[in-house]
Amino acid sequence: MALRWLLAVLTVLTVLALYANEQGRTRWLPVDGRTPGQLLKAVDDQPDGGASTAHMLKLPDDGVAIECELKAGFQFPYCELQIDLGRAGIDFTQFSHLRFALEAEGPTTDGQPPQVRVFLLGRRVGQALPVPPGGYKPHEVVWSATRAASAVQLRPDQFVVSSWWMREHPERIEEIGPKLDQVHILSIGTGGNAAPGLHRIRLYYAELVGNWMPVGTLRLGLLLLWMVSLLVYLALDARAAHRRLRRHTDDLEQRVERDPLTQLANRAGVERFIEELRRQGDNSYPVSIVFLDIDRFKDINDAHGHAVGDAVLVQFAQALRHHLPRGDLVARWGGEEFLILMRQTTAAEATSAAQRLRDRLAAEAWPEGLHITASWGVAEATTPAEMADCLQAADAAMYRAKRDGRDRVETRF
Ligand SMILES: Nc1nc2c(ncn2[C@@H]2O[C@H](COP(=O)(O)OP(=O)(O)OP(=O)(O)O)[C@@H](O)[C@H]2O)c(=O)[nH]1
Repeated sequence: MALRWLLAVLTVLTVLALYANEQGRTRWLPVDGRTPGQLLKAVDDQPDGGASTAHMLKLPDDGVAIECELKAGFQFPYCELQIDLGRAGIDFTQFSHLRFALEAEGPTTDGQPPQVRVFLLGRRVGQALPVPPGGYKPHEVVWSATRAASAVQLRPDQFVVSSWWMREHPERIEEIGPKLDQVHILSIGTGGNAAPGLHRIRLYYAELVGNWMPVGTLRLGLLLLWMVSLLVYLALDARAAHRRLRRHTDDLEQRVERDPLTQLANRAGVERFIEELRRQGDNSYPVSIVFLDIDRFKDINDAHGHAVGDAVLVQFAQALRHHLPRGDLVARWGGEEFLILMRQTTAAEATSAAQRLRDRLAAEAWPEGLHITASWGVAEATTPAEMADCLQAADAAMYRAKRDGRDRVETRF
């Protein structure tokens, strides 16, 4: 039952978490160069040997722009708006999209709308910091700017490693393919069909957006939640089963050691008690044993029936238990025979206790107005080794009491 509840709760939690992460709050990070730690600059092709010039403008509505005079003479003239994302770089794989709005205009070689090229420059595998200029691994997306007049969304997996860079860098096997977990520079610039002349690129905003929690992290968290919950459940369940078993065993042990009619200990209970005394050592000694046997019990059965006999046995047992301290063991030895084990009690003390009990039993109101008496035998053991002998001596003393007229206490001193 508890397992069903746990599975139901975990399932609901999992579905809610996945749904909330997909549909609920999003995480976003501006990458427009105006956030502290980021830097904006206009870059042209002069360091590569070109002659183009680019400079940056602030737009009245908070955006930025570059104005660029592309000059022929260099094989691939270009200019771009470069955003330095800071020394630590940004893990683009933790976001679902790079979102921005821009406009591009300028002459083209093919008469088509101008292309825009977005670069993500990332750190290579094992590359030391700081990365020298030109040492980054470039990833790019190129598209026609007509589609860029409004907001554009690019997924990290849409970026490919620039083919010219691949040619220049025969890759180690682990470097093949995109690596966007530490991007240091985002740049937006002219594309392949740019013709010499004046080009403008306006950037209104740029930001990274993602789920509130990266999907991989969320899945790992949920997996851990399931595993930990099930392990805790299994541990608790095993402990509960162990406790049930122990209770059951205790219960069985008690039944085995108890007389069903009087609920007193039986012989097995006496043996266990003696064993415990032995374990406790000398502290319990001297121990006295009192053996007692109800007088002429057969006559009660014969005269009043077995049920009355049983009622007498039960009342007799209760009276013994009631009048003796809890630390003493009161047991039914068999039939109408009873036994009392008294710790730290001498034979003299046990004899006095037996006499007091005898008086109290005589004063009891018995079924059918019966007058119940018993014969008592007392003996003392001073060490655990004497217990067996003590038991026999108490039994013998009880028989002496029978023989000498019943309703009396005999002691072996
Ligand atoms: N009602 C009832 N009788 C029992 C039970 N166990 C033993 N008895 C009876 O107890 C009687 C014991 O009788 P005896 O051993 O002859 O001893 P007694 O009649 O008590 O005579 P003395 O011991 O010599 O005084 C027998 O009749 C048994 O049947 C029991 O659980 N219930």
